[in-house]
Amino acid sequence: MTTANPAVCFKSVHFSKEGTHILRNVTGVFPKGQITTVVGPSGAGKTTLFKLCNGLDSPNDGDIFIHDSSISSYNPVELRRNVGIALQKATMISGTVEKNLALPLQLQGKTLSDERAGELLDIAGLDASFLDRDVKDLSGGQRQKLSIARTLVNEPDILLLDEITSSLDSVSRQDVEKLITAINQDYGTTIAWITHDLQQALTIGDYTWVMMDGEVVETGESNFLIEPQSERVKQFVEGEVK
Ligand SMILES: Nc1ncnc2c1ncn2[C@@H]1O[C@H](COP(=O)(O)OP(=O)(O)OP(=O)(O)O)[C@@H](O)[C@H]1O
Repeated sequence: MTTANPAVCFKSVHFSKEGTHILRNVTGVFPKGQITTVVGPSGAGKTTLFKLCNGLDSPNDGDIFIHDSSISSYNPVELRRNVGIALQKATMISGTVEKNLALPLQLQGKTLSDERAGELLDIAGLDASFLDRDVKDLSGGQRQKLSIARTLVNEPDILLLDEITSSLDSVSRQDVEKLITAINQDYGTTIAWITHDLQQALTIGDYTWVMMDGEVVETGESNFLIEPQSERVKQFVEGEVK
């Protein structure tokens, strides 16, 4: 495992909103080509961290480097082409799977070929026959796979996943875990994955961040979760901090 040449590097990042400090002095990396899992109690600032990487918000102080270039040097379209984000509640527009899949390109004035649409569904583990289905008829797991396929339309080399399996049953969860692992291995995509499931953080992650109260408390190869150095992280892992 190497943390040199990271895909994403945070340097002393501060972020506050409406007078509240949400992120304080966040420094750390998402190693290139690895899966980083991000855990921590509710309200720790995990989602906010991802929003900063995707340009949905900007740091008040410090900087974020995406492939060694400051995030401020990317224009929004370029940034979203590099950094894809999938959320727990995938937002869909009413209509077919194909219409939803084509959305990221449509927003750039481009079209998605049927062939490419079929390929993307195939990567996400959905049959091409799903293209004509109405999204309202999809199961939770199928919807999440479509959301991941849609994120892949731009072929991002960094993929941010925010609690994408927390509302799924265990079979669908395992399916999505396999899918993400395959995307990481087949395309070398750097993954950062927020999860509340510590077991998932440990088994899926190569590298892990523990965040609390807007700070990064401990980072390292994921198996540090078995025996954390920090007393606060120990308490969190043992379930004493919710
Ligand atoms: N737009 C906002 N204005 C003010 N406070 C905000 C805003 N967005 C988030 N916060 C606050 O920032 C803190 C961090 O929120 P965030 O959603 O990043 O945490 P989280 O670790 O992802 O939590 P969870 O695990 O519950 O999703 C919370 O206290 C939240 O209330």
